[in-house]
Amino acid sequence: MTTSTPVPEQHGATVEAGAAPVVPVGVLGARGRMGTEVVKAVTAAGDLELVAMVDAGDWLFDVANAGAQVVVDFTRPDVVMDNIRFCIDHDIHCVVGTTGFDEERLATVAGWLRAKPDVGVVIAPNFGIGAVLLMRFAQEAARFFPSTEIVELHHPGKVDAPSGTAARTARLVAAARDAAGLPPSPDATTDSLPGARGADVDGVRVHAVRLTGLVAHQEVLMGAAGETLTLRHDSYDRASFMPGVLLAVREVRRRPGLTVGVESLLDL
Ligand SMILES: NC(=O)c1ccc[n+]([C@@H]2O[C@H](COP(=O)([O-])OP(=O)(O)OC[C@H]3O[C@@H](n4cnc5c(N)ncnc54)[C@H](O)[C@@H]3O)[C@@H](O)[C@H]2O)c1
Ligand SMILES: O=C(O)C1=N[C@H](C(=O)O)CCC1
Repeated sequence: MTTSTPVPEQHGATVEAGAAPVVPVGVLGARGRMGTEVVKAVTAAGDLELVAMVDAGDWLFDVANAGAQVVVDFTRPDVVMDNIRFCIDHDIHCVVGTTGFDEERLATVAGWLRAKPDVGVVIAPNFGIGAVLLMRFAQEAARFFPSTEIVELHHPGKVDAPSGTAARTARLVAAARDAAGLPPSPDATTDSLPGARGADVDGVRVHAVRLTGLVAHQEVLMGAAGETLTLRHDSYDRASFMPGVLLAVREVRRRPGLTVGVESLLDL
């Protein structure tokens, strides 16, 4: 274990005869809200071994020196690109939950990976299975409704708005609306305070709420004449993201190149 913070010793993990070797895993952002949960989940998984915990001010080389084969990144949008670059350069697979990825950033990561054809990177704005299903349901339903707006609601410690999940949901909905030939959602607003109508993500309005007591929540509201459809997902606990994170950690070595979202890992 290479870390600045003591954690339960993992090197003693034993492998039964014939069992697959344990996968050495490093966690970036290890002292954060998500990183703490990932450290717990990796530590509890018999087929994974936590070998490095790195947070702000620690030495990134620790993950390479510790022999991590897979790194999980839950840091910040302003540092995540440097972390991914480092991992790819050192032939370490990455599972990235940090948000802030637009098409340009994704293309940059895909470009780095072309030089390392054996390395896999999974980037997902949301590892919650319910949140991923909500995105899919919204995509399916979008073409039937003239109007769609999104409300995302999060804890007040969140630094980015709108959430990565809401931005991706909006882009998926917008693509589905375009494919169906729908015009823009009707909206007569000509007079408003700045921000009152939310952010415009590919023509879909996204409203961000920050409220003490919340964790991560999203509503997609769709309207047609005389009816509305509301899709809502709630993460009440960060444990909700762990099955998706562990699935990605186990799968990423078998999926070279860039995978965006966990949909394909879930056969969706
Ligand atoms: N994909 C998902 O399912 C999912 C779920 C929850 C949160 N998130 C995203 O994960 C990110 C982290 O969220 P959080 O709530 O854990 O934030 P947080 O602020 O609690 O944790 C971030 C941690 O990263 C550390 N950090 C900063 N710079 C670093 C660096 N250069 N190297 C290593 N560590 C560094 C910080 O010190 C902090 O401990 C955000 O972008 C958030 O939106 C994604
Ligand atoms: O707590 C956060 O921060 C979250 N970030 C992701 C996002 O921006 O979509 C996922 C949900 C929680």
